[in-house]
Amino acid sequence: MALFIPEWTRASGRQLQLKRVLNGLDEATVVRKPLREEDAAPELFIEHAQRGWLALAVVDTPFDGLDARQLFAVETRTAFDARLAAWRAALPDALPLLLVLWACSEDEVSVLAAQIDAQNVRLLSRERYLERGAAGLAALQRPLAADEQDALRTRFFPESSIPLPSVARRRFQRNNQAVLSGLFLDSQQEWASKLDLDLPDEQAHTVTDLSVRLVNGVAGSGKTLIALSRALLLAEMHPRERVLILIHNTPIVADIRERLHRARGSLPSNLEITTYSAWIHRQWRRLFGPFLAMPADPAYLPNLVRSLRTRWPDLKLAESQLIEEFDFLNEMLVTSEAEYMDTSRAGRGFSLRAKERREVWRLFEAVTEALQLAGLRMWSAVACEVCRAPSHCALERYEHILIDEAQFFAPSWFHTVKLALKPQGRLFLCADPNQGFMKSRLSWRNAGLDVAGRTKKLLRSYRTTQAILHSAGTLLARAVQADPEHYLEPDFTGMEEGAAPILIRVDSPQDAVDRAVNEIVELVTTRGLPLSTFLVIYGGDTPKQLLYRRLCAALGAKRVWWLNKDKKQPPEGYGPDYLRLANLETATGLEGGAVFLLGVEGLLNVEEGDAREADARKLYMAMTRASHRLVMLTTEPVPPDAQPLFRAG
Ligand SMILES: Nc1ncnc2c1ncn2[C@@H]1O[C@H](COP(=O)(O)OP(=O)(O)OP(=O)(O)O)[C@@H](O)[C@H]1O
Repeated sequence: MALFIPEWTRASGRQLQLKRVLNGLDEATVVRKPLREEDAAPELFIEHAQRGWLALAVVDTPFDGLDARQLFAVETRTAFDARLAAWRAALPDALPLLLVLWACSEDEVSVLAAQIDAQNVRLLSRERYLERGAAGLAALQRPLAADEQDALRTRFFPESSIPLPSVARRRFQRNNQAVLSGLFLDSQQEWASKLDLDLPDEQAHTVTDLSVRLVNGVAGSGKTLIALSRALLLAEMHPRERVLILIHNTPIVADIRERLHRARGSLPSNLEITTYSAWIHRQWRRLFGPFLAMPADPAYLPNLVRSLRTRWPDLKLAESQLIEEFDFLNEMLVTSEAEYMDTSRAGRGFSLRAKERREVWRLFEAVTEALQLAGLRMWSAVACEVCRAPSHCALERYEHILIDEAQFFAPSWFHTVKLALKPQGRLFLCADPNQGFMKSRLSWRNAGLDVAGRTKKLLRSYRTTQAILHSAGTLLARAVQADPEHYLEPDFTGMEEGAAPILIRVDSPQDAVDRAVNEIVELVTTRGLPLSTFLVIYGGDTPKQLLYRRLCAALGAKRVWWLNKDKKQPPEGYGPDYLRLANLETATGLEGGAVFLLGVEGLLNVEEGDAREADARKLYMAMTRASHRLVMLTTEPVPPDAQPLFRAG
C-alpha cells in the first residue's frame, strides 16, 4: 500500500472513494497532500521512484457549469479555466495533471476534453477513475528531472526540507540510483514528522490520557531533524499554540541553536528549544518562588550522607551508590518504603536485600529532610517537587511538546512534561535505545507512556559509514541483551562502506592529547578541512584543561568551542568556524565529519553486568558521532575480540 503523507485520518465519503484507488498503489509510492491552502496546489501528488510523478485534482463542478457551450456557465467555466491555468503554471511541464471530474459522466468528460487545450492534462470521470484503479494512475506517472523534483517539493512541501545544515556527509542512496539531494527528509522521516497533524475531532475526544508518538531510530537516522522539522511545521501551522522542544543535553541544544541560526536566522516566537534542566528550573520557580537552592559544594551531599548513615552501620554501599539510589527514588517518584519494596530495580547495577532497601529508604528520608531544613534539595528532587506541588496552575502549558533523546529522560521528567501539556496536547518522542535507556532498563510503560502501536522505527543512518556503524554496533552487541525495546539493529543497505575506525595506542593521557592535536593540525593544514568538521570527545582521565589549551594554542584561542565551558554560544558568537570539544557524558546528539575520542579505554575493557551495558551504550553513542573518520586514542590494549574492528593509526 502507498505511503500517505500526512496520513488521511479525517476522510470524507468522497476522499474514501479516492483513497480506495490510491490504496492499491504499491508501497514504493508516496501520496502527498500539500499542507498549505494554495490555489495553485492540486489536491495531491503521487510519487514513485521509477515511474515518476503525477498531480491529481478533483473538480466538483457539474457538467453544466463547465461546458463552454452553455449560456449560463460562463462564470464557472472561466473560474475553472483560471484554476487550470494556475495549476499548470505552477507545475513542471513534464508533470502530468489528472483532473477527476467528480460530478460528470464519461460522455460529458469527452465533451469537455475536446474543449480544453492545456498541455499534459488528463480528464477522467469518477466512474472511470474508480474503474481504472491504481494501475490507471500508475500508467499516468512520468519521471521528472532532479531539479524539477526539488523545485516542486520546495514549492509545495517546503516543510519537508532539511532544517539544519549538516556537518556530516550524506551517506546513502535512494533506490541505489540517484544520490539524495540532501535537501529533503526521506519519505519515512517526512511521514513521521507529519503524524497526527489532523487528529479528527471524535478521536481527540476519546484520547483520554494524552496523544503520544515515539520515533525510535538508530544513531544518525534523522531523529533530531524530524523533531525540528515537526516543531517548525506546528509552530507555523498553529501560530497561537505553543511548541516546546526539550533535549536532555546542554551542548546539543547550543549546537542546534547555532546551526538553526546559520540556516534560518530567528525561530518562530511560539517555538522554544531548551534543555530539560533549564525548563524544569523555570517551572519550579513558577510554582514555588524564586529561590531554588541546591548544594553549591559538590562535597556537601556526600558529606551529609556520610554523617547520617552512621545510624545504619550495616549499610555497606559506597556514598556514590547511595546517592545514585536516591536519584533513582526521586526519578521513579517513589513515595513510601512500601512502594520502594515493590519497585523493580532491574538494571540498577547492584542488588539490595530487603533489609538494605529498608535502610536505604530511611537514610533517603533522613537526607531529604536534612536538605529541606537547610532549604536545599538534590537535583533529582526538582522534578519530583514539581510533580508533588499542591497546585499546578502556575505551570507554563503547551499544545505540543517534543522530546529529543527521550531515552535519557527519567519517569519523573515525563511526568512533569505531561503536567505541562494542555488538554488534548500532543507529546512526540524521539529516542535511540542503543544509546542508553533511562539510566536503567525501564520500559516506556514504566514511565507512564503507552507507545504500543504508536512507534515508528528508523533503521538507516545518514550520518555514518557502514564500517563505523558496524564497529560501534558490534561492540554494543557484545554487552547488551537482545531485547527489541532496548536494542535496534541498523539496516546497512545503501550506506557508504567507508573505512574502519583508526585506533592509536599511546603511553599516557598526555600523549593522547599531543597526538590528537597533531593529527587535527595535520588534517587542517594538509587537507584544508574546516574546523567545524572536527568534534573532539574526551572521557575518563583525559587532562581536559591541557587538551583545551593545546587545541587553542594550535588552532587559535577563539577557534575552539568547548561546549561544556561556553554553554550557550561559541566563544565569539555565531558565525566563525570552530572546532567543537565535548565531554563524553554530554556528547549525545552531536556529530562531526572527523571525530577524535580520548579517554574511553575504560568503556572498552569493562566487567560483566549492568555497568558493562551502560558503558557499551556510551561508547556506541560516542563512536556514532562520526560521519567519516573516527580516531580513537587509547592508553590500554583493546580486548582481542575487539581488535579486528579497528585499523592501526
Ligand atoms: N534524509 C536525509 N538526507 C540527508 N541527510 C540526512 C537525512 N536525514 C538525516 N540526515 C543527516 O544525518 C545526520 C544525522 O541526523 P540527526 O542528527 O537528525 O540524527 P539522529 O537520529 O538525531 O542522531 P543521533 O541520535 O545519533 O544523535 C545529520 O547530519 C543529518 O543532516
